[in-house]
Amino acid sequence: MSRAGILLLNLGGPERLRDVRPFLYNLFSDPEIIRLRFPVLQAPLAWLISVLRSSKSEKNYQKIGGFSPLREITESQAFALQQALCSAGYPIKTYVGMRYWHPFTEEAIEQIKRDRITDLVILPLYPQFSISTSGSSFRQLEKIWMADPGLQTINYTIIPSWHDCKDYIRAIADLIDGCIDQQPDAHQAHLFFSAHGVPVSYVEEAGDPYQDEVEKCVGLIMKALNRDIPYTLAYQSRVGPIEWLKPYTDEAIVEVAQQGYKELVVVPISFVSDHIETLEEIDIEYREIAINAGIETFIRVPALNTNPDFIQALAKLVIQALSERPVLFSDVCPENAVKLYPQEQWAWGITPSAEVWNGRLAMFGMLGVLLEYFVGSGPLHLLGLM
Ligand SMILES: C=CC1=C(C)c2cc3[nH]c(cc4nc(cc5[nH]c(cc1n2)c(C)c5CCC(=O)O)C(CCC(=O)O)=C4C)c(C)c3C=C
Ligand SMILES: [Fe+2]
Repeated sequence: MSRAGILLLNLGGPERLRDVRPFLYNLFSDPEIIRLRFPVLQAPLAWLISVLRSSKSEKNYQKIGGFSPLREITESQAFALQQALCSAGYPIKTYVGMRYWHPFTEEAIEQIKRDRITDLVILPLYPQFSISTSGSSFRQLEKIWMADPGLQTINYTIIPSWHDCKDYIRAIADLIDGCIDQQPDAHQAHLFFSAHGVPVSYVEEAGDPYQDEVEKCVGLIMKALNRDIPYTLAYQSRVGPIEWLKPYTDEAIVEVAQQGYKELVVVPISFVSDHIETLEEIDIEYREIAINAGIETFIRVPALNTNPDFIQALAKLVIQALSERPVLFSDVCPENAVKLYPQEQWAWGITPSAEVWNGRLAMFGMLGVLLEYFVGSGPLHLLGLM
């Protein structure tokens, strides 16, 4: 007898303040989040960043009640999707697998095995594909799949990205429409799309299609809205000193205010649920920046959460995926879709490979100097040079 299931993938978030540090450690341990040339440095660096960042993050989680609502919202979405599919004649069980906190993807997979699911649809709750989100979850799932003979009998299919799904676009356009109409003077309003950023190198060096998909998604929403309203797309939540996708949300808000707009309607475009990036970063931090810059009305479009039109859109995506040719890990995993690191093939001259080796030698040299300085012995002593 066949039994169908849906695995909803999301990021996960701390459920108590004391989860913040281990949650950050899990996040920064992911090689798709910090892309290092030396994997041995991943764990120490993740530990260091999680220790350094945790007090700032904890303060932000404290402002939204001391926890992330992502688990509760994702589980409600899963329940609503199961009900919508059941009403449409598809008795399919839903499962939630988070990348960095409970319920972890491994826990969901164990339950899927216990329930003897035979056909599985894998649906990331990120409309746009990024190496750092859906890509990371697919890669982790592929590893789990390859290591477990018990999973080989399950027929699975993946929905890699759905940024252009007609019903999703309609659901979000309707929410935006409602918010624009609430503005005191709808003709004065400026629509401000804020997407989670990624480092520029993801797009320019690794071929992440994220920026392209976000831009296409915004274009489709503007078409569906069919309103003559000016808009801006900017990127939020950057972390660390490297360059991220621009314009940055905080700077772009000030520019829009300087252009004379007084009413801002902010759309969180890469999230389908409320969490720290909507409830704290947009609702508190960006609102303050906007008001200080002269914006008089700041409205944030609600996240889709369990919006019935959105749940119907997901249900349609699942039904369609079940009837189409399966999409496999080999079709979507980052190794196959995007470039990871320069090819390990030696060639003379100023080549990527030579630059990698140059970097490696410099790193080992620096480690040697640090050892000599802090421990008093090291390679220079070994070579009898000190
Ligand atoms: C489209 C969605 C997301 C992308 C792309 C993304 C990339 C990305 N994120 C970080 C670092 C952090 N993200 C954090 C929280 C967080 N990120 C997303 C989504 C995307 N991230 C969500 C939904 C959440 C919220 C989880 C919750 O608790 O509710 C955090 C932790 C919060 C904080 O300390 O600010 C970090 C750190 C990087 C480095 C990255 C791309 C490389
Ligand atoms: Fe993030």
